Amino acid sequence: MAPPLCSACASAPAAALRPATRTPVCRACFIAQFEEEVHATIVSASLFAPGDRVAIGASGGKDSTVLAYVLGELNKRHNYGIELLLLSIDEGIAGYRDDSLMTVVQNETDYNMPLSVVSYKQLYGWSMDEIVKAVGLRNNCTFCGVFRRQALDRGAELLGATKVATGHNADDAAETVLLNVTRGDTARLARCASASTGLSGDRAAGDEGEVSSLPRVKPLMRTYEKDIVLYARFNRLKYFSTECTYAPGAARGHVRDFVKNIERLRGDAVMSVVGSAEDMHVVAPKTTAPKLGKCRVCGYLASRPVCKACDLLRELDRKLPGRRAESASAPLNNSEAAAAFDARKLVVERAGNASTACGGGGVCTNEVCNKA
Ligand SMILES: Nc1ncnc2c1ncn2[C@@H]1O[C@H](COP(=O)(O)OP(=O)(O)OP(=O)(O)O)[C@@H](O)[C@H]1O
Repeated sequence: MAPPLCSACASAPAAALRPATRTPVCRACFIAQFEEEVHATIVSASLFAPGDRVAIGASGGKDSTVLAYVLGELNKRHNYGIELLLLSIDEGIAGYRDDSLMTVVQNETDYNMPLSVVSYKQLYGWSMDEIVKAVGLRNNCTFCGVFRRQALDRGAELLGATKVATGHNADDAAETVLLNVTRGDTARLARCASASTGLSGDRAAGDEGEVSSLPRVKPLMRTYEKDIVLYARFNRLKYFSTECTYAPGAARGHVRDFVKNIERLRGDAVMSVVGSAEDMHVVAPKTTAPKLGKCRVCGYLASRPVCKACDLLRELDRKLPGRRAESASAPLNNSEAAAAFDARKLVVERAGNASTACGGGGVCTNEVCNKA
């Protein structure tokens, strides 16, 4: 049977169904719709201003890869007048982050955006592999979330960025909303689905940290994950599609399964959860922005006498006391970090032959990827 015609142009055969509405669309119309939807989010939430220097948090995964690509396209088309940079955090997870960073190195060339990499090891003296050895798998995601948030900030500051953009999407937001419900954290409900968060400790989808020194923007916050996968596939974008080695067992994984199951019954479930969180503005308790100062251990921005990252580092020190002598026990200050910031070279050397997770050539066993 011939495929149905595209519901937008009514001339080309449909290449896919829009996941939320099940309307058939051809490749060209899907790409055009997707890009205009992201543009609409950017405009309606005033995410960028001319002259912004935007550090894109680039993990090599599908969301941040699509984010970098689509921002490059929209910046040209709509004259945003912004400068786009790729910033990757190497958490030090062998066989996962080192592989995904190779994809980012490839993106640097493909999208013509300069890449910088900063690692947990440089900033904190610990890689995630070492942290997991010390604390086990139970709450390692807390360490990773707190360190990543601060590392993105510090990396972006060193680059002279005015904003940090991340690839959080609507599915991520729905998961975070539900996670906050399970924690009884009503105060965060209203703002965890927001496309931009300020400096004051707003915790956005996926972030476990406390304060940011730069505004965070999330241009894909109104975009379904399935659309992102489709967009990547139609544009043949290279990305890395393997779950973090240490993610299985994390609470987010259970919530993700729940959201996926509900979505099968109700195509609009994700956006309904996100919309409900936005409506919480009315009932959520009003919180005042925390007073920002300097952490008395590392000197970096903090809303408490000791920042969350240093708190966690102390916990690590307690578990492995002898290690304090061998490694930095507190985050480097920013000038030390700047000196260590040239880690990019290391990654580039490792990336001799950039590849994606599945290697292509067959049927990818991961979620739909560009090599399938
Ligand atoms: N190691 C990292 N370096 C830079 N940015 C990161 C990193 N990990 C996550 N981010 C940013 O945070 C966003 C959400 O994080 P999440 O853990 O969902 O990423 P991911 O699943 O590894 O990859 P992606 O979201 O790009 O598909 C990413 O889209 C990216 O912008």
